[in-house]
Amino acid sequence: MTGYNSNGDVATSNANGHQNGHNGSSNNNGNRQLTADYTAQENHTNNINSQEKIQCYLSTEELRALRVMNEDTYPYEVIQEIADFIVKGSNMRPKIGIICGSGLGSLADIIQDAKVFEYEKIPNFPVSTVEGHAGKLVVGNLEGAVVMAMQGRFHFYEGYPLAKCSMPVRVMKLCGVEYLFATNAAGGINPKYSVGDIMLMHDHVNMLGFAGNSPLQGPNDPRFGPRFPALVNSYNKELINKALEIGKQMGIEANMHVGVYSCLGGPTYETIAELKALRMMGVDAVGMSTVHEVITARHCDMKVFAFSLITNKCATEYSDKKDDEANHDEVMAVAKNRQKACCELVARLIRQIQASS
Ligand SMILES: O=P(O)(O)O[C@H]1O[C@H](CO)[C@@H](O)[C@H]1O
Ligand SMILES: Nc1nc2[nH]cnc2c(=O)[nH]1
Repeated sequence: MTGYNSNGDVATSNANGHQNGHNGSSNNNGNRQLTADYTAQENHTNNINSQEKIQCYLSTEELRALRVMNEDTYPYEVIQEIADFIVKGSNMRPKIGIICGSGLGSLADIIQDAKVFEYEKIPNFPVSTVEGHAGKLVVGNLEGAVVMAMQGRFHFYEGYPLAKCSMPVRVMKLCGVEYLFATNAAGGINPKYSVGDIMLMHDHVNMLGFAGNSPLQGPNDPRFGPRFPALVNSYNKELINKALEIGKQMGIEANMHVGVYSCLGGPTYETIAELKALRMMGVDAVGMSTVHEVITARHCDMKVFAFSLITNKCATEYSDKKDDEANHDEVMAVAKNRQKACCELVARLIRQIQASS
C-alpha cells in the first residue's frame, strides 16, 4: 500500500505493515532514520488497527527515490534544464561522459579540478539506492579532457523505468558530451574468462528488449534521435582497438577480452538454466545495466565505449558448492581490487582521444 507523509513524500508498506525497500537493512549511505509517519489505511495482519499511526523507516534517499520513480517521463525541456544546471554550476562543458559500474566509483576520483554534484541536489534527478553507487556527478578534467562521471547509475530493479535509468545519458548529450564510457561489474559466462578480467563490449543481447521493454518506449522526440535507430556498430571499433593496444602496453592483454554482454532485469542473479541459455545465445558476460544506456546514447548519436569487469564466474553446471553463488559483496571486493587497472585503461584511452582530436 502507499501513503504520504507530512512532506508529501510517498511511503509504502506491504501487507504485513513492513516498509518496502531494503527490509530494514542499511542503504549505501547508511543513514537510515525515521523519516515518516503515516496513517495506515487498513487493518494489517499484525493487528495494527485501521487509522493507527505507524512509523515508516525509509531513508531520505529512498523516499526521494520513490517520489522520483512516480514521476512521468522526462521531456526534452526538463533534461535541458538539468544540463544547464550542470554546465552553469561547473562552468565546464564536458566532452566525455563516464558511468561508473558497481564498486568502480574510483574512476571519478581521478578527475581533477572536480565540481561534485550530489544527485539529490540536482533538480529532477533520481537518486542511487544500491551499495557501491555513491550518487554523485563529478565534472572536471581527466587527461586534458573535460569529463562528467556518474558515481552511481540507475538500475531497472531499483524500480525506475528504463527511460529514467538512462535519462542521465541525455543530460550528458545536452551538456555537450560526444563519447559515452560505460563500465559495469558482470558475471563471466564464457568459460575462458577469469575473475578480474576486463571484457570490452563489442555487442549486446538485450533481454529486457526481448521482453518488450526499451528506454525509447513512448513518443519519440526527434531532437534526440530517430524513431527506429539501428544498433549494429553500436560499440565504436576504433575505441575497442585503441583499448586493446593500451591493454598490451599495460601488460594485461591476457586478461582482456572482446565479447558480448547481456543485461537482465535483476535483482536476482541467474539460475543455471538461464546461464546455459545465455551462453547458447553467444553471451560472454551478464549484468543488470549498461544496455539501456548504450541504446539511449546511440539514439542521440554518441560514440560508445563500454567494458565489463568480470567480478565472478557464473556456474553453468549444477553443483552444491556455495562458491558457485554470486553475491554483491564479492562483486564489490573484486571491483575494489581491480579499480586501479580500470582507471588506468580509462585514463589512457581518454588521453588518446584527446591526442587525436
Ligand atoms: O552493472 P553494475 O551497475 O556495475 O552492477 C552490477 O552489479 C550488481 C550486482 O552485483 C548489479 O547492479 C549489476 O548490474
Ligand atoms: N546479472 C548479473 N549481474 C552481475 N553483476 C555482477 N555479477 C553479476 C552476475 O553474475 N549476474
